[in-house]
Formats: sequence, structure tokens, C-alpha cells
Amino acid sequence: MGIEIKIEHLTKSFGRQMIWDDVSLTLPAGEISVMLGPSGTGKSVLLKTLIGLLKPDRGSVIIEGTDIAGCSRAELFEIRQLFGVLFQDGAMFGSMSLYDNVAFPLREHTNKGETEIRGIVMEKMDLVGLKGAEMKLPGEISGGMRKRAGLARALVLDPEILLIDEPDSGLDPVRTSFINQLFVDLNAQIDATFLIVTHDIHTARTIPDNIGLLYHRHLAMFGPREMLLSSQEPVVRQFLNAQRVGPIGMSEEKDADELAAEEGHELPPLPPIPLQLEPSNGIPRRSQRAPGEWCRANGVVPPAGSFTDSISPSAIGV
Ligand SMILES: Nc1ncnc2c1ncn2[C@@H]1O[C@H](COP(=O)(O)OP(=O)(O)OP(=O)(O)O)[C@@H](O)[C@H]1O
Repeated sequence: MGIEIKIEHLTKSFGRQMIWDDVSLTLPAGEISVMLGPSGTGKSVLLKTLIGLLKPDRGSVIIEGTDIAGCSRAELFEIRQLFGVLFQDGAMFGSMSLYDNVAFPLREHTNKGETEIRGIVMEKMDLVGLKGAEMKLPGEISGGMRKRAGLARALVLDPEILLIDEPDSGLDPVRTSFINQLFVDLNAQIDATFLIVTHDIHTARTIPDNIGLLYHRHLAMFGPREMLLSSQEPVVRQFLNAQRVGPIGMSEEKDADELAAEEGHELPPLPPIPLQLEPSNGIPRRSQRAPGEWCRANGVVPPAGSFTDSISPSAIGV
């Protein structure tokens, strides 16, 4: 049931530009984790490092006992078979039909015959709601459909780990809700370990088991959803509640004058923690915990009104 990814002391820079330093976290097997952070904090760089497309300066990424950061090319090739990746734009080949795009990894990485490939492609296209659109070209469909086609392609090799980069970029709120429900349903069905990079606060508050926040060249916090949604840590609190008051400014960090101007400003109370999105068939996720379980176990009083009902995005000001 999914595979754990253990990230230890990971550091990455490009020339003299430090992206992040000493990042350590464990993505629990079979759970959904979301990574947040202001633009340019290196979320996509992290995804690329996890799959071995970028090499860190220091640190390790341990998957099933192998360190991605230091393994041989042959080992990396093996480990990559465990991954499915959904890039921001779906990364479709423009001149190929959706069918051929989705079939591509099977034709490249397996010896399966066309009959078997057809069965798998049709099953995955059905799973993402694209049955009937097989012969369309990527340019003929909407952004949401392209993302779903990218997801079908990411699924054909039955990944144990799914890395998803900004699935909601360019999608309207309704399409975003549909794709989020699809992730939760898929997670329940295939038990893979999911890491989703997003800017969408509503997604981050309702989908994951765990949330991480990259800020100012380090990992500010990573842990269970309830831990971050009840956190009073200024950066976490500001980002997860989409507030202007706090250390994060327009150009990442506020300067001393901006912070001084905020002194004495009372912070609004933390909004209620919403219920987690459940699989649409009503069967709980394998990693599902009772609402409020983390808060109770850790003696944290959740914000008033938490876990009563699904909270609408407007209730948290997004
Ligand atoms: N191959 C590369 N060579 C040099 N610099 C790079 C490379 N890839 C990324 N960067 C730099 O790393 C920084 C982080 O980029 P990244 O795309 O990971 O940010 P992000 O947090 O995903 O941003 P956004 O939320 O806007 O998508 C940026 O300053 C970017 O220019």
C-alpha cells in the first residue's frame, strides 16, 4: 500500500542561489500530503529532486532502502517505475491523440502488446472520466480535461507514488473540486502515496492527511493536517489562512518597516478546521483518522466550529 519517502537534510542550490536548506520530512506510505509555499520557494524543484531529475547538493531521499540522491543510473531507472508524475500543464504531446499520449509510457517501458495496452488505457481513461475522448488531440480539449488525461497517463504503470504539480492551476473552482475528489477517490482505490503541490488553500485545507510549508529557503513545518490548521506559528498561520498580516510579504519576506506597521494589529481568530474530503463511495480512506483525533491526542483546542461541516472557501477568505 504505497511507499514511504524519507527525505533527510536535503539541500539544493543553483550556483549561488540557495533554494532550500536542510529539508527533512517523511511522506507516509499511502497518505496524501500537500506541499505549499510562496511562489519561487522551490516546490517544483523538490518534486524534481524526489524523482531524481535534479540532484541535491546534500542530503538523501530514501525509497525502499535506496537513496535516489546517490544511486546508480540503473537503480534510478528501476525506482522511477514506482512513480507517476502529473506536471502542471499535463505535458501532453500535442500531435498525438489522448489515447496515444496515455499509451506512451506502456509502449516505452513495457513489452505489453497492443491488446493489453488498449485494455489498460481504456480503464484509466474511464477512471478519470475521459471515456469517449480518446481520439481528441490535446489542443482540442479544455485545461481540466488535459490535466485528467495527464493523470490517466501518470496512472498507466500502476504507480506506488504520485507526484502532482499544481493540479488546480488554470482550473475554475468547480473543476478544481472535481479533480480534488478524483485524487481522494484514486488514493482510496490505488493506495499510492500522493504528494500534491498547490497554491489553493481550500485544497490544502480539505484534501490531505499531511501539509508542508516551504518558506524562506527552509521547510517551515510539515505534519498532520490538523497540526498545521491549528498552528499559531506566524508563517503557517498566515499562509494557511490566506492573511495579509504576518511575516510573508509581496516579495516573500516583509521588511522591518512593514512589520513595525503591523504591530498591535490583532490577528483574526483561526477559522474552523473543515472536515476532510471523503471518497465519493463513502468508504473511509485507509489513512482516515477521526475528525479532531490529532488535536485531542496533542491537547490542542481546535478553532471554534471545527469539524462540524465542510467549510466553504468564502468562510476562510479565499
Ligand atoms: N534548472 C534550474 N536552474 C536554475 N534555477 C532554477 C532551475 N529550476 C528552478 N530554478 C529556480 O529555483 C527557484 C524555485 O523554482 P520552483 O519552480 O521550484 O518554485 P515554485 O515554488 O514551484 O514556484 P511557483 O509556486 O511559482 O510554481 C526559482 O527561483 C527558479 O528560477
